[in-house]
Amino acid sequence: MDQTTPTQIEHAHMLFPEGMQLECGFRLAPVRVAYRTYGTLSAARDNAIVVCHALTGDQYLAETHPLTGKPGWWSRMVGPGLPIDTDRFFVICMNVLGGCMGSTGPRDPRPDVAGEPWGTDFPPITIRDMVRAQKLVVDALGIARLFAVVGGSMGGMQVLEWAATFPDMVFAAMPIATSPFHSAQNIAFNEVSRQAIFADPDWHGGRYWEQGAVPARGLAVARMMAHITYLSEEALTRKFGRRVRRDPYDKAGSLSLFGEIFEVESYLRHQGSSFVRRFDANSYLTITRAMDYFDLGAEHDGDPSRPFHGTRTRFCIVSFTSDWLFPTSQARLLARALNRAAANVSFVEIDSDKGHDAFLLDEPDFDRTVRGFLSGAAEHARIG
Ligand SMILES: CC(=O)SCCNC(=O)CCNC(=O)[C@H](O)C(C)(C)COP(=O)(O)OP(=O)(O)OC[C@H]1O[C@@H](n2cnc3c(N)ncnc32)[C@H](O)[C@@H]1OP(=O)(O)O
Ligand SMILES: N[C@@H](CCO)C(=O)O
Repeated sequence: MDQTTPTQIEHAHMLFPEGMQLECGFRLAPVRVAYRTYGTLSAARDNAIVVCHALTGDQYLAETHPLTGKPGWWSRMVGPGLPIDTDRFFVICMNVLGGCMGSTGPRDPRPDVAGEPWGTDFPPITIRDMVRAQKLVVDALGIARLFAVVGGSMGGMQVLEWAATFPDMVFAAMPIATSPFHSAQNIAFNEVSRQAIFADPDWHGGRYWEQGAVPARGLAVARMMAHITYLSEEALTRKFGRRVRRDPYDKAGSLSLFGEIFEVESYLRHQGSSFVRRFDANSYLTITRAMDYFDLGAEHDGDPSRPFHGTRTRFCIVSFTSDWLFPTSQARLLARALNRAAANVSFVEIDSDKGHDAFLLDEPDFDRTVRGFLSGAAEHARIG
């Protein structure tokens, strides 16, 4: 594991000194958005795709990650000749507002108190705020209309918010493994994660920098619990079954209570500890809250179709059969809402036993769906 710490990295970014008005009413200034691009912007500036990352992703989409040294989270999807073909499209990926990989977030110095980070005083962020911050970058790049916006999970929420808030800017939209609102079950999972962080003695009311420690134990437990929801029973069984790591009987012949007995325990601990090395607890709180607040119908008497009335964006909704976090039933609600809005919408349910994270893994049917939808839309948009 690379020993680089998140704060040691200089991320490519744009700085907007005027900042932006947040949905909560707070004016956040300055605003910094860290981003990466792949491919070449066409002379007509008509081939741009914004890819939106999920809860713990970041802008390092299709290159070696500077912290982990691993390939970017969608390296198998984005690149020359790949389903999101950078020989053809110009891909932009931005770290979300509130994140911890270079965009303005709780770890940044607050402008009003010298030498202090925002911590838990960082203003609440919504998915729309994230998208409006991304639009600052898209505008600055001189792109008047995006060919497409694509993303999974919380990235899918941003896709929907892009299409709802800036309908004339989005030609094609691909919301993957997502929902028109964050469900009660998902808010509940997020709350368990947050409580795990709060229960850590190193949490210190969110001012953990004062102690020179981070709430590593709580953040790791939060990730361990959340990671189970990203998989499926079949995926966990296939990976580990009931395999044991060590003999559960100690030298005295008693069954052990403690330690990593089963492989799956060891795996989850590994997921938890590696997460702590790349993520900030206050960002985790900010971003999980943004997901919880997401509800396309909230300002429309609960009707998620209303933001899309009159839309000309063409949509392709994707869900996975074994995703129990954002199940197909929620994707269907989205499809029905878009149908009621008379949108141009297709809906693909991919047969997969890999759970919610299937969108990050090798699923040939999914790859074909992404490639097919973008190629078809590009023909209609008359791109290259
Ligand atoms: C979507 C976005 O916007 S970006 C966010 C996506 N990235 C993440 O979520 C990062 C963490 N998540 C993961 O790694 C996810 O499981 C995935 C979906 C990205 C990858 O899935 P898979 O390829 O199936 O990997 P898997 O879940 O098996 O994890 C492999 C890791 O577990 C470790 N592991 C496997 N078995 C064990 C075990 N018995 N004990 C301990 N560690 C184990 C491997 O060594 C490997 O570690 P490494 O990642 O440090 O190299
Ligand atoms: N595992 C991914 C997807 C979660 O929705 C992440 O951590 O961002």
